[in-house]
Amino acid sequence: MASAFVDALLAAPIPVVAEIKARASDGTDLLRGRSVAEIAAAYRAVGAPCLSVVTGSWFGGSNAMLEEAVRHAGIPVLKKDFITREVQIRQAAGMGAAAVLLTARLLPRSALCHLADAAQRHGLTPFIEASSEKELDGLRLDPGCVVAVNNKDIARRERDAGDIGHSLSLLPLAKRTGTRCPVSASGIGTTEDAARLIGAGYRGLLIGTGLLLSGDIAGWFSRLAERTADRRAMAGEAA
Ligand SMILES: O=P(O)(O)OC[C@@H](O)[C@@H](O)c1c[nH]c2ccccc12
Repeated sequence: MASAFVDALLAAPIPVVAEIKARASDGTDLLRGRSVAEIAAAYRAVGAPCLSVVTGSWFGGSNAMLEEAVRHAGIPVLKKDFITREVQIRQAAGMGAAAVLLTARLLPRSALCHLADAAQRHGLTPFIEASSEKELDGLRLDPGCVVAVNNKDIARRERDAGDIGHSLSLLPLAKRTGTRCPVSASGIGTTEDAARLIGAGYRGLLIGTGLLLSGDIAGWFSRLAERTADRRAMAGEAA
């Protein structure tokens, strides 16, 4: 099924879903006096193809933050919350979201597939987040679904540092779901890690804390652009 969210990521030179989140899991303030509109505009200006807004209250989020981002972004926005019922999908569509988070850890397989179908019926891209082999094994999805491998442990409320090795080892299983767009999410701080994940075959990276605390979003994006161009050049030479 068609997905503007997936198409935007696949077409982007720097395929980052840039996240707006009020607080880190340890309570650290991530907005630092900036408005959602300001951050959305900064992300868009550096070429982020899509945004994510954490609306869940664990991270100090709200639906008002999503609506503010949608008004100012002009690019597809993912609503990050713990969705368990179809009515929440309908509400997300009403708020102008382009994609919704579905967390494999929290949903029985049948409910996960049912909610993914429901999202697509409402014109939204299912952004299915998984964190283990068990959650991915045997999962078959429409190619228009995003499959995100979480580098942090959601059961620990994302309090661990995150390990990109997790994404690297689960990529083959993520691809086997049939998605056109495997994404690595959480705990990506350095442009070196980001370039490594893209080089390994990830078509998108979801990054919140690393960007929000970087102090220089434009610098971060241009360093990643340089690193991925170097990798492409090296791959070209090797071919
Ligand atoms: O800030 P980070 O480490 O870059 O992570 C972003 C995102 O993956 C994280 O916010 C997240 C992953 N799963 C979630 C579920 C709900 C809310 C938030 C999340």
